[in-house]
Amino acid sequence: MNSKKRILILATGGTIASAPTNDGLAPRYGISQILGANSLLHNYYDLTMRDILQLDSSNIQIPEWQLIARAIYEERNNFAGIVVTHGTDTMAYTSSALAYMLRNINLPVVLTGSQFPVDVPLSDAHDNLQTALAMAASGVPGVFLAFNRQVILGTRAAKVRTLDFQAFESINCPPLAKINSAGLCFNQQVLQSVQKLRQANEPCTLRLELLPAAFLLKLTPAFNPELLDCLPGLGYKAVLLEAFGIGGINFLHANMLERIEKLLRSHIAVVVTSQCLYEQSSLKVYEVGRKLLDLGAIEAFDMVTEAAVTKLYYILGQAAKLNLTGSERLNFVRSCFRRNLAGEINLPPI
Ligand SMILES: NC(=O)C[C@H](N)C(=O)O
Repeated sequence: MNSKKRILILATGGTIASAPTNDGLAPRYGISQILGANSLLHNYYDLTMRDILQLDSSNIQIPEWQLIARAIYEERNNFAGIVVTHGTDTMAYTSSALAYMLRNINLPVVLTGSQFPVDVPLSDAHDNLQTALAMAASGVPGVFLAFNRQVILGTRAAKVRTLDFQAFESINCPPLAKINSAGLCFNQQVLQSVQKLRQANEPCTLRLELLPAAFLLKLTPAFNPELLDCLPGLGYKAVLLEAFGIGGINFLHANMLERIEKLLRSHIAVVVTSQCLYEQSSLKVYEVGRKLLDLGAIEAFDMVTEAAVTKLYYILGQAAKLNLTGSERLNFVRSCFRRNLAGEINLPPI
């Protein structure tokens, strides 16, 4: 009997698959060439490999998320786990989007890639593939990102370094697992939170509808708030505002609050997060934040920006599917955004 776990690897490109070209590094290798350099892995896992895209991840957007999500959904009952190789630059957006699109997924889905192409002697590709495969064989369902011997929840990852092999960090949540000489070691608290989110008796649902109608604005001193007036005309239905510190926004000089009030009157959702990578926003603390809360802004608390933007795309997609418009859509965004869908948010007690 074959005791090796059946794992599917879906390749999408990225540096891990890249080779030098006259125009710079570009994805050229398929998964068999990537893994060829690391064929010992076949001794431990029963691997099925498939090339579904060959893109630098800067070119990965909603149609590609939908293609990856569908491929995972269709194979979810045929394998013990699925690894997706992907470029690092937008991997945290993809891992968050997949976590929302594949709610209640019944197997581990693990994204990985590398900072250095696979055929370079010092590449981190082999190491990352090993971690991803170990997680894919772990039996823990969910969407994860494996990098530099760590496994991070898909909705907690951010790319924080351009060159270092520690390219990703788990933001406001410890990594789910780390590799050491005892093997894949889970953080029990994070593991329990992942298990609690999953409704074991509910089937996995594939939700492909995403609407990229959320605008991300990083506030700077002396920002001209007139720009906000253009957003409804351009089709935006939500603004994610990266405010100062714990959640401050200026009401002196050019008054941001007036413009935000106007947006809310047009039923554009305004979600406020912090420009700081670590710890949570709390609009209640300062006068410059509380005014926003009074207007009806939604707080993102400890969410990482990648997970917040994709959550808005996801919620707006579901609202469009339900034909919600105006205040109904705004109320829908408000109530969905406050829910912890895939480990992305830690809500403070009310
Ligand atoms: N390290 C990488 O994979 C970067 C590459 N530009 C990508 O995201 O596809």
